[in-house]
Amino acid sequence: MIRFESVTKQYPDGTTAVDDLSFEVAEGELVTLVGPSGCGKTTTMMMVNRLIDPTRGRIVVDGADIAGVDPVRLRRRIGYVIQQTGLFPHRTVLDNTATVPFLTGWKKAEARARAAELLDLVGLDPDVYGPRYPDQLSGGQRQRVGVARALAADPPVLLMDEPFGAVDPVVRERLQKEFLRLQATMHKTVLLVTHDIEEAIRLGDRIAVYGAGRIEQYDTPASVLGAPATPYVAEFVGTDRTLKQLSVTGIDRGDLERPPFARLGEPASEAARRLRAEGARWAVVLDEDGELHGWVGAEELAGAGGTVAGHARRMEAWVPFTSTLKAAFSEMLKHDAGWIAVLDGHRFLGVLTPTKLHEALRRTIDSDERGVPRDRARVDSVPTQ
Ligand SMILES: Nc1ncnc2c1ncn2[C@@H]1O[C@H](COP(=O)(O)OP(=O)(O)OP(=O)(O)O)[C@@H](O)[C@H]1O
Repeated sequence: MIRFESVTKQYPDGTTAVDDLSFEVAEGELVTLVGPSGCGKTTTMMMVNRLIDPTRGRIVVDGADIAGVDPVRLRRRIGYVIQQTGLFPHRTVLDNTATVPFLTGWKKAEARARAAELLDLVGLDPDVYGPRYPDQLSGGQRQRVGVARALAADPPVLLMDEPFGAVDPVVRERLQKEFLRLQATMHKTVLLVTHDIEEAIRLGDRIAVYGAGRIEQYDTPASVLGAPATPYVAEFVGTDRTLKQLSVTGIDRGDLERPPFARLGEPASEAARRLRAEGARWAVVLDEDGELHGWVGAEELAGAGGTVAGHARRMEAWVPFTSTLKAAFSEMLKHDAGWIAVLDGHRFLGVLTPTKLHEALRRTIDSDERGVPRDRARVDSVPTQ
């Protein structure tokens, strides 16, 4: 969707901001550009909508070399969100959001109706916030209006320059989450500039790590964290990258344990006998379709009548199989649980224990230190006590 081919930008004073840059962003992909101040991220981004033209090389958007595309027409297909949001102070929030539809000749009422829809989409009630002026909003709300405005013409491409930079960390995280939720339905092709490696990891399908004027590594978050291409990248992503890695490492089926289980409709006495024979203190309770219902303690079943259903407790601590290890770990902490269930849809796959989480974490450290691919690294079981 966006392709840089050996692009160099030299400013008139001789500064080379970007040096022989080549990379490609696929349609629907969210790519984060991350690096220290002055390394050329903003210059890269502004060349995509021709606010800046390259000195050498070419940039292809949607199959066309943009050097031959009229900048105004190009920008209609490319939404642009900047840190200071660039809202017009004397226009209401609703009219700010409707700016592009106004400019492209929509009828006023239609443009405003579209703007109201978009405000709603980014979590601002149009009846409450639409009539306000930008200085009557909080920083986070202004940032949301900036995103809504960039989406107004439904552009296939979005450029975002530190879009969540001007707000405190708590609001920032909320905006990031909201944006990811939106992106999961919109599938825009997004280039997002940040100097925060955490943000780059959290948001990016792929990350371009910049050194001065060049990309040092262009890869998925898991690869950038797990196998930094150069010492510079390793230092930039930080020494605590093993912990960050938890947030990009998925659950491995091999890490799941299958604890003893009982069926909801099974007589309690039968289940008690089976658990005793297996020496189990508790069991996962599944319904007739293999879906997770909850759990039951062996002691509660001992000498009890009726079916397992009468004694089972609901299980709150569970995560979908598609979760990251970090999500699994935080669910475990939240419920103060010794293990959590892992589900595929409603189907019960197994449980993840702290020991197995620890093993998964050790594996990532192991593969980092020895340069062994993570899926082939093995560690012995680690006792919990
Ligand atoms: N108009 C200009 N004239 C001369 N040099 C410029 C101009 N704009 C940017 N530069 C220089 O080009 C280099 C790259 O700047 P750019 O704004 O692309 O970096 P950045 O990575 O986005 O930085 P930041 O994170 O601080 O925004 C810097 O050395 C900067 O000083």
